Amino acid sequence: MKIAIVGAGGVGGYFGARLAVGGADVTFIARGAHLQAMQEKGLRVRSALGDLHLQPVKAVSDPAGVGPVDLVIIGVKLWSTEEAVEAVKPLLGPRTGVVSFQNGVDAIGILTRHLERGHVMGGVAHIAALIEAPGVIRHHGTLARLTFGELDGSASPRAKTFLHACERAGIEADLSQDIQRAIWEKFVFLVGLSGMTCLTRTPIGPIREEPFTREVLRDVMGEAAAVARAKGVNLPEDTIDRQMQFTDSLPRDMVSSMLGDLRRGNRLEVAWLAGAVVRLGKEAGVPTPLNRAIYAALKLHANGAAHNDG
Ligand SMILES: NC(=O)C1=CN([C@@H]2O[C@H](COP(=O)(O)OP(=O)(O)OC[C@H]3O[C@@H](n4cnc5c(N)ncnc54)[C@H](OP(=O)(O)O)[C@@H]3O)[C@@H](O)[C@H]2O)C=CC1
Ligand SMILES: CC(C)(CO)C(=O)C(=O)O
Repeated sequence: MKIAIVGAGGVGGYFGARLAVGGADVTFIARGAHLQAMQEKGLRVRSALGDLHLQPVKAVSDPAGVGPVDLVIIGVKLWSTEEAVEAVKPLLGPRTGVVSFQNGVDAIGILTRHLERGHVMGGVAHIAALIEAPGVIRHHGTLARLTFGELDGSASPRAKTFLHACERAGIEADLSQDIQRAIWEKFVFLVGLSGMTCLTRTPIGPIREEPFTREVLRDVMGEAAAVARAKGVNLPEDTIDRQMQFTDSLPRDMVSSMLGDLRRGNRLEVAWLAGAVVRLGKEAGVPTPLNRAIYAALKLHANGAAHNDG
């Protein structure tokens, strides 16, 4: 399977490297020092699931020379999505799938505004990974799962081919018949995890153990679920219980990637997490006071340490 990955960071770099080792023909569309390091020294993944060193790597800045592929994976941060879509266009053939594994619930809307709907698929990544140094991806913990699917729920040939590519690469993967629901379920969970870990600057352990912060965590997730239902997403009744159970299964010292970004003074995706709950809640007439407060507390840091006065 011919796969192009736009954005070779934590998500794109980790899963792309595994897919390439598993036999897929993977090209990374990357830039800057990370691209240069991949071209010169290959791509390294450091992971409890097995280190790997992909050398040589197909990595380019300009997608024009790559030609049509079977699948494009979008692995950029959400503020780069529109720019990434431009990089996708030269990679499209008539049946190419384009799947975003970004967080939040906005990616499919952005992709369908810029590309023909038939190209667009949906995806969710469960992993904690980042670029540790140019050319090096660090995977924290052992969670590394992809869920993806067609917007109409069909088991299309391209979706099945990607599932097989994941299986050959040893990647835990699910082909979902209701990818919107899977995207919103992760959103509900992550709005809670990212909001509460960033607000308290604390890993999940103490937040879930202290009854008061646990209750607030649950309510933060509850606002996101209420917005989902108001928008017609078919979330099961027990969504919050299941997301709390999942939260209880995480390592005690687990933080959200957004807290990692906050600590490092990086830009934050908060506009697409708590901010999206507020924005979509307003549209649907659902009150979201907790996410409003979280968004207010983090918005001043959203452009990174270099851009705030604090
Ligand atoms: N990291 C994780 O563990 C998880 C992340 N996610 C989601 O996945 C998405 C990606 O996150 P993550 O992997 O952490 O991001 P990273 O910042 O690690 O990687 C993104 C990479 O894409 C590059 N990039 C941005 N725009 C372009 C472009 N137009 N062309 C080529 N390269 C580009 C960036 O370069 P530059 O630095 O120069 O901008 C960077 O190297 C986010 O939405 C995130 O929420 C989901 C689950 C887990
Ligand atoms: C919680 C986690 C690590 C799960 O994939 C995540 O997506 C994030 O923190 O951004």
